[in-house]
Amino acid sequence: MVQRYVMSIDQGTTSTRCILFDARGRLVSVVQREHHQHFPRPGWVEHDATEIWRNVTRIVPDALAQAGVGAGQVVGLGIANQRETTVLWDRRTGAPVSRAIVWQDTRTDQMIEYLSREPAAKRVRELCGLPLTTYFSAPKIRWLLQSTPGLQERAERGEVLFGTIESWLIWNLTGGLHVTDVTNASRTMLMNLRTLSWDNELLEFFDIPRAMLPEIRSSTEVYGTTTTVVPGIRIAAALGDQQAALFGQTCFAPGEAKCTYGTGSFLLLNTGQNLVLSKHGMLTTVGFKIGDEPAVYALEGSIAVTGSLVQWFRDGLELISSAPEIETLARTVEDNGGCYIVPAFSGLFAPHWHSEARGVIAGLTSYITKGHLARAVLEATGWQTREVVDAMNADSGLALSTLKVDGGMTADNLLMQFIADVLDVPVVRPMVAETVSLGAAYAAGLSVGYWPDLEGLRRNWHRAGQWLPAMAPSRRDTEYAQWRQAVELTFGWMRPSTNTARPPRTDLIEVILDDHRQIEHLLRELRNEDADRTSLLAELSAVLTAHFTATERILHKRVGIDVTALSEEDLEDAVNAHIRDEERLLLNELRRSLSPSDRTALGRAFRHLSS
Ligand SMILES: Nc1ncnc2c1ncn2[C@@H]1O[C@H](COP(=O)(O)OP(=O)(O)O)[C@@H](O)[C@H]1O
Ligand SMILES: O=P(O)(O)OC[C@H](O)CO
Repeated sequence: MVQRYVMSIDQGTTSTRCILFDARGRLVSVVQREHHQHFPRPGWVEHDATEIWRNVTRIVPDALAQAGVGAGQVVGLGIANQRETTVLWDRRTGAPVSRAIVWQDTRTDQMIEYLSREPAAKRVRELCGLPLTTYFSAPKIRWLLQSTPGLQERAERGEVLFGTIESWLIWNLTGGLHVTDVTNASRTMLMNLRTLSWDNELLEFFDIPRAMLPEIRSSTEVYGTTTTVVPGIRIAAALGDQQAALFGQTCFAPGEAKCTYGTGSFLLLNTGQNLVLSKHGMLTTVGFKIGDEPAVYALEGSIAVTGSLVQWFRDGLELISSAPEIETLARTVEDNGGCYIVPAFSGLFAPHWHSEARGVIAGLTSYITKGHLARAVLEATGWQTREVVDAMNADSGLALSTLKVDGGMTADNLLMQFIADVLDVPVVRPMVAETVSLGAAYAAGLSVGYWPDLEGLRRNWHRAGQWLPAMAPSRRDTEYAQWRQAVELTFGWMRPSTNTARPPRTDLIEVILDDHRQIEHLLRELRNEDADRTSLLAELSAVLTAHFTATERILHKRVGIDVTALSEEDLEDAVNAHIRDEERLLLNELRRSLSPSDRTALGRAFRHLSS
């Protein structure tokens, strides 16, 4: 009898894997390729979507060749992908309009700051389950539409399309099918979690044209058939990679949870058909949706930096030459020597959601060696997990009893033991560590009837490793308190008032936004009863007069606020209305109408008058 297999593509942050699985969920072949990480400015992270596609065109035939399998033996393909990462491409040529903006990228932090002051901002979380931060796709789309002249209009005409990576790959594999699955759509900030469709209020809030969005489908269904690379394979499932890991760990029932330790780490708890809105900094997201069945929701604790801290230790500090060496180095010392590393490289994600936070190394003394630093690197992953589990327990009202883990970092025994110690629960790892790929394969196999039901898949789960808690409670409590103290130190690092190192900006939009933030800062200070009001009022008056003069002379727009004639309260109202109108209407108009060189020239002139 001809053997049949399921194929999965796991398009991750650092690499893309193609794996063939047999009916018992065993790996038959694995091919992997890394792609470049682009860091063009501090806080910016980009991928070349064309390079990712090219890698897919290579690994798919290679995985078949390695196993000696023909396309006809593949019952279906499941795709799992890094989530949120935003690709915009031309509908006609299929070419990306720019590099993809990666989920870790923080360039939209200022945009988030002003959007969060909009009255409608409080609706965002209610509608899509996500906090308003740089992490998700909508601000990234907004940024691309604003920063490229003419792109907004082209998007409105449906000439430019948006997709997360699975959408981009399906488009290319099928020669033009524009779809996404609910799990990926739930990470855009544009999907209504209850209706599972694009939400008008959210589209309006982010000013994103509906015409550029893909059709939302379930996670397991046949979307289409490949027409290129290896033609004739049914694309039968797509899930965000962390949801795929939830599926691969067979967390099918409410109350089951897993944490995947890769570049970042992501703890997901299945909450069934119950959509739980977190009060403690978790996200609400779609876990999976099998065909026509109702969606299964999940609570998620996303940690931005875990494995990537090990990479930084290796590539940035060059203290080790391979990731596994971190464990050897950490074992050269007994403990962390009082040193803590809080890796807020992309701000802090769950449960804090501080976009302006930046990393710290705390507790340094001359006693500290690179061994202690290595321990602090690994412990950072443990403590971040602890914070997320505490928040998850508080939201669900239940105490997690075991943690199922997977991902590259689970090869580290010292780390796994530390996680069991700080959580005070057993940590278990399954036989198949490639849980993301397995989950995508399970979903595809289920979709085409290769596997009959979820119970059959559960039987494939076998424990390969277990770590039991062994830390004394008093030590755990003391060290956790120190960790939390170190976390506090990261907050507020990038606020405009403390960021003196940055050169003055010249882009007109940024210059105006900087002025607005300074004005708001002064208004806030005035509310402080202990402040020196006389000098603050004088400063505010000078800043406002200069800003309004620049607005009238450079933008030829009458402001009509008499700074000297209004009471303090009326002045505050009038200034807030001015800021709101300008940011909502005028700045968008300027973004559309001005060329980059005009924006720089006018920005310089504006700054000259307003400072
Ligand atoms: N033995 C180890 N100890 C600690 N971290 C490790 C170890 N091996 C790999 N890593 C980290 O795990 C990450 C790779 O895991 P993987 O699951 O492949 O990530 P992703 O899917 O996000 O690309 C890297 O960031 C690497 O630094
Ligand atoms: O590609 P990974 O494994 O780093 O996962 C990235 C997440 O999907 C980001 O939300």
